[in-house]
Amino acid sequence: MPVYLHDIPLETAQAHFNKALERAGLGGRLGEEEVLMDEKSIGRVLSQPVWAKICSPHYHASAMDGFAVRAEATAGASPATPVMLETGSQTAYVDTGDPLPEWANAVVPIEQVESLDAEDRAAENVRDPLFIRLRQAATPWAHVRLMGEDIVATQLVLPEGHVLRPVDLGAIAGAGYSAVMVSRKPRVAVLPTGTELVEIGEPIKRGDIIEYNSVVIAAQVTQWGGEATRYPITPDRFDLLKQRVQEAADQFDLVLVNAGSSAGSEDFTSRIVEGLGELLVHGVAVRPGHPVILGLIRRSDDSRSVPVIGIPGFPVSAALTGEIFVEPLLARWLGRQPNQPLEIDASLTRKITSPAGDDDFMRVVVGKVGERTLAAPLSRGAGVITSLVRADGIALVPRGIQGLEAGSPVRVKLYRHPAEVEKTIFAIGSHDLTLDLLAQYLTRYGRRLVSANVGSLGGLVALRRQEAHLAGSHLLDPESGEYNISYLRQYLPDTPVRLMTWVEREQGLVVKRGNPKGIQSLCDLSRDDVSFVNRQRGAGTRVLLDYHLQKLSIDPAVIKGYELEEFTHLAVAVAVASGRADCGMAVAAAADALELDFVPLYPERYDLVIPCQYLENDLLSPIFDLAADAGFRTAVAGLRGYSVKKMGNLVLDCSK
Ligand SMILES: Nc1nc2c(c(=O)[nH]1)N[C@H]1C(S)=C(S)[C@@H](COP(=O)(O)OP(=O)(O)OC[C@H]3O[C@@H](n4cnc5c(N)ncnc54)[C@H](O)[C@@H]3O)O[C@H]1N2
Ligand code: MOO
Repeated sequence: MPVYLHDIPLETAQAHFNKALERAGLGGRLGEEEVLMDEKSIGRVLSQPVWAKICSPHYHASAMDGFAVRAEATAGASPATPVMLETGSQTAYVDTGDPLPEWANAVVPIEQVESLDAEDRAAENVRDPLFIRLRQAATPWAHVRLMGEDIVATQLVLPEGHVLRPVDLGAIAGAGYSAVMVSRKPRVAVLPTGTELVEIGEPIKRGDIIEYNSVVIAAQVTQWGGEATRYPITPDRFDLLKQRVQEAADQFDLVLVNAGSSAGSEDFTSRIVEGLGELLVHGVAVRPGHPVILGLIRRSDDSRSVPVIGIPGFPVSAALTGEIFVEPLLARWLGRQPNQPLEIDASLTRKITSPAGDDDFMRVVVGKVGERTLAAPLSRGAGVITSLVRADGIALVPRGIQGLEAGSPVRVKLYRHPAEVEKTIFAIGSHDLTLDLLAQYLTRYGRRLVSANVGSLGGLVALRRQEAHLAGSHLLDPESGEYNISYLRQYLPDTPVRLMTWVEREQGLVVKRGNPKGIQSLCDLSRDDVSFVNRQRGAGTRVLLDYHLQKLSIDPAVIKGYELEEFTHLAVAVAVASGRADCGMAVAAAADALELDFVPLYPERYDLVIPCQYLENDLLSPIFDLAADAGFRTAVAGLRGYSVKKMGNLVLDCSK
């Protein structure tokens, strides 16, 4: 019984699919082929065990340049009682790797040999004196690589199902093979569909979508050991898509149809699968990726069935569907174990909600702050492919859980090596564009900067909760006109910190191109015809705005849009660009990013706050190096509205 967009649990869907594959005779390896033992066989999966045909070495071999001897003949040799051996009858010169003469059972390295007549025979072959003198006895089989030292004929070199790595190729060749049997690569067709799609590199207009899912999916298939073929974009035409799906099924082992999986008017995939064969599943209780389609269709010649997977359109959904359904299927067909990412326990940095009915695949960045491993949730949007690019791993929030509190334990399947997690610097607080530049420069030091924007106050709170190594902050104290210090006393009274000036930057009003409303100062915000977009409470920019409004005696209540809050400089600029507001306060670079105009108003200081406990190791030291680095400073100073004159000044250093 097919199930129509009625989400069933993941395990049920997988079991249903696997059973159908077994029934169709597609539950195991698809076939095998012979590959030569060269570098092109890397990553292939052995379809048969490799038993050694020969020993390696296949003869007793000298492990040193020197003289082959019989150990017995050297007995008693000492500095005071040297032993003399005659070349030819009692000793023979050998190079490393040479076979040992039949009669020999040890090698004396050349360094330990005195050649008696070397001087006389200097013009001839010095390596081959008539006599040698030894002042040390040789032990039997010293400096000899015995036959079979590495591999003994008949031993198991590698088991079936093993994925070939560079060193394996050497061992297999050494065991006497010039070719081995490996699983045939599953042939996978990837069909991108959608009238709105345009090929990569084509010009785009509003409504067009750059078609890149097929590239991601084909690359996944390649990485997992399959052979991918990308079809051209199929527009939303039922008959054409149906014809192509059938055509693909006739030639390939697996057909992946991307998008058209949900319930929209042009979402044909499930009907096509139903028409050409058997629709097994439509809808799995996972987020993102729930409208997955699993089916089996017949080849035109009725020779066999071919699985079809309808992969949801949103890029994150598409990539995760690949990991959840395509990777294990390819593993089965290749006869290897499915990928088993390393898992670690971490503590969630903030509260999240989760759809109770679904297994929720939450993308997280992972870092170690102090003794704790933290997982910070990234964007949940199924269209945000950069969330997967930035993700260090996936924390699964299982069905039945509606949310998790900050501090909850989560288990993270890692995309990265744990050593990289140790080199991750967590920055939480006010965002500044130079943090991206810093992240770029820090890669040279083997560090990774992960930053989250929660505003200056939010950053101080995160430091208090020991959830970040540093926070960017630009909180102006209206009373003293000083930055950050009074806030540190209030929010981190017991934490010694280093307060280092990072940049000075210009804050001002982002306005539309050409400044059509002639906005010049904060006074214009009280105009009837001017609308504003604000920053959230706790943001340094908000504090700065309120400070100056008060100085100018402007009542926030008269500002249209004062209550409209955004969380970043760029979000403010987006609001202006999209016409939701005429202006908003931000840094100049945010205006530049969206080709808007900028009215500079106030310079301000932006500092980094670093609790001193994180200065105990060298994780953060590259930041201080960069603050003094001419190249980095020039790059920052090149951004509009930025000054590095005070960069690196220590306002506070580990005093309360
Ligand atoms: N009424 C309902 N609407 C939607 C549902 C639902 O259950 N009921 N599910 C939503 C979810 S969740 C997903 S996921 C999407 C899946 O829809 P489709 O598989 O039909 O995909 P499209 O609508 O064609 O595309 C969605 C979106 O994905 C991007 N996209 C698509 N193809 C590509 C490509 N080849 N390369 C890059 N990006 C692609 C694009 O942004 C599309 O707008 O349905 C929801 N709606
Ligand atoms: O299933 Mo959709 O993929 O949640 O975004």
